[in-house]
Amino acid sequence: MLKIPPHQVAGHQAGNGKLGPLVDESGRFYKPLQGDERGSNELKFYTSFSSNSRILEHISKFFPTFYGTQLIEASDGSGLKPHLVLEDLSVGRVNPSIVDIKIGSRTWAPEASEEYIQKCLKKDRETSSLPLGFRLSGIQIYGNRESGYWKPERTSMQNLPAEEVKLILKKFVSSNTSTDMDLQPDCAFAATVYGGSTGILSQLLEMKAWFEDQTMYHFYSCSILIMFEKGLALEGQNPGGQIKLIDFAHVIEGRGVIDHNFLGGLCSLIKFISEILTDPNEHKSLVSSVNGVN
Ligand SMILES: O=P(O)(O)O[C@@H]1[C@@H](OP(=O)(O)O)[C@H](OP(=O)(O)O)[C@H](O)[C@H](OP(=O)(O)O)[C@H]1OP(=O)(O)O
Ligand SMILES: Nc1ncnc2c1ncn2[C@@H]1O[C@H](COP(=O)(O)OP(=O)(O)O)[C@@H](O)[C@H]1O
Repeated sequence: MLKIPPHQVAGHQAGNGKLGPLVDESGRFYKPLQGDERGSNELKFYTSFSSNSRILEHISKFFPTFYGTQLIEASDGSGLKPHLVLEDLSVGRVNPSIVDIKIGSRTWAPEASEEYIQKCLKKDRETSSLPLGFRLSGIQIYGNRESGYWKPERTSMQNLPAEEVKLILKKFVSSNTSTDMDLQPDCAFAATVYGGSTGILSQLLEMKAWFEDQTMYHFYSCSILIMFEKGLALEGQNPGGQIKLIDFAHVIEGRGVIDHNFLGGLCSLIKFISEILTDPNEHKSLVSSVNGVN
């Protein structure tokens, strides 16, 4: 039985007669192949990447497992359509907090059409992509059983200045419920989610080490998904913080050149997460010192 993914935070979404991804109970995520070159390009990437003997396990773990393509009933009622069959990254998670971060100050590949480049350029300029090297594409933060999720309107997250982006990344790891998200974030879970030898920062650094070296692919318009279970963090258990790379519709061959665009955005994101870990109460201490408390 196929259904609409319960934890999708960005991208094209199924429902209301629209074409979007579906999931099944066995842990597979079916992403419709977009009819134009985006679909064929993403399929080309997954086919190349999954058979690339130079990709070792410590890197392939950052990508959804690829199970080929399959004809399934499309969510928009248009009949049987080819879909990429991928690992469902939210499988096994009960109430995941998830953020989709589109990496790179430039989201278009050089071979894109002039019209597409202009559309992306406009978005990159109007959002935090250009100044920060990434934009928050979509987010859901679990509050608790009573309040459910905080899922702000996507466009409101995309053009935030640096300080606001940091605030959202703090809220992401705070104990606030979804109804008190406008309160100062307490960063209660920053150390357990972002920190530690297996936490988000350390995973991002492992990914960065690969990007400093790999010249096989250029990942335009790709996203890093960051996920964890706040419910577990609230119970003092390991919240299972994980990063994954998704959306390869605009990946091109690297031809021996470092992917500076992705690397730059990744370094910028790493700086944000590091600063939150080093000084989670930065804002509070600033306010207290202005008020003469410190
Ligand atoms: O349709 P829109 O305006 O929401 O734009 C889509 C983007 O949404 P966002 O900028 O986050 O609002 C969307 O971004 P996300 O994947 O949601 O981050 C894609 O950039 C998508 O383009 P493509 O399918 O990758 O070529 C974009 O779709 P297309 O317009 O290129 O079909
Ligand atoms: N393999 C996956 N497993 C679970 N959720 C996924 C997976 N791939 C994507 N998603 C969810 O779907 C959203 C959109 O995915 P994406 O590949 O970017 O689609 P689009 O090409 O429509 O932008 C992501 O933000 C994420 O929430």
